[in-house]
Amino acid sequence: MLFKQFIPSFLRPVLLQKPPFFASSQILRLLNPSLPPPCYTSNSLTPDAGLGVFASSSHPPHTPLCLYAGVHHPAPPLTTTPGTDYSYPPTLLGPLGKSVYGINCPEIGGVLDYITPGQTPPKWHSDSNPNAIGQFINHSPSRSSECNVYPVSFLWSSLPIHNKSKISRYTIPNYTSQNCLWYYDPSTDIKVSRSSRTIEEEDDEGEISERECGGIVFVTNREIEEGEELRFDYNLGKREDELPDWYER
Ligand SMILES: C[S@@+](CC[C@H](N)C(=O)[O-])C[C@H]1O[C@@H](n2cnc3c(N)ncnc32)[C@H](O)[C@@H]1O
Repeated sequence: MLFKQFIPSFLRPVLLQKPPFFASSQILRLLNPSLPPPCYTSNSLTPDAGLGVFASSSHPPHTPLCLYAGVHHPAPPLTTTPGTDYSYPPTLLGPLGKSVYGINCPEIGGVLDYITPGQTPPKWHSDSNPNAIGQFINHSPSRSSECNVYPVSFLWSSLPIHNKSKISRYTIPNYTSQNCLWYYDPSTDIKVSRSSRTIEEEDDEGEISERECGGIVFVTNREIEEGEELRFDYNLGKREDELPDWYER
């Protein structure tokens, strides 16, 4: 059995990776407006937790249920000083401090952030795709029976989306960061920006030529019932005194 705390941090993304038990076509279903959304947002059952996400019907284990809307900040190059905290680059700091809507992408590197100052592409808002509501799922520790989904990150370019015009689909709810600070290396005081756009540049035939952009899908870890609130383990890698009051390890 693997115990997270005994695994060096650089090996954790590899050793703790969840096997993808689902087919990529199941992610594409979440782009299809003719299929009923598997979940919806409503007030959380946890008092004062704000919104939560609920299952519209029962679902078997290993079912992708919803996407996480937001901007993908790819991992910085390996030449960056080891230990650079790119999980929370200054781009992710909102006016009230660190964003609570950032999520790590261990399988592909980088982070996905729903609220990034200076980035307001209208298409990644969940109004465009009712299945892009994963950013509203609340926390539960993984040992709890309430923890019923887990996030899996992937590159949109790895999915078989070859001809946009052939797919009647909702909007893909993710972009890569562009024209903004990408990461900050505190040891050298170097700030690096991402300036070029690398995704969803359509050619004349409507093909999506490039989508080196990350996405996250939430997958059931067991059978869940209709109306159950979805929860996953935020697994916040912070010191005890930095954790919010509501957070339970
Ligand atoms: C990613 S957001 C989740 C969506 C959020 N409930 C909303 O309405 O926007 C994370 C925030 O939700 C709240 N939250 C998440 N899990 C919680 C829990 N188990 N208990 C209380 N609040 C929680 C906290 O305010 C946290 O900062």
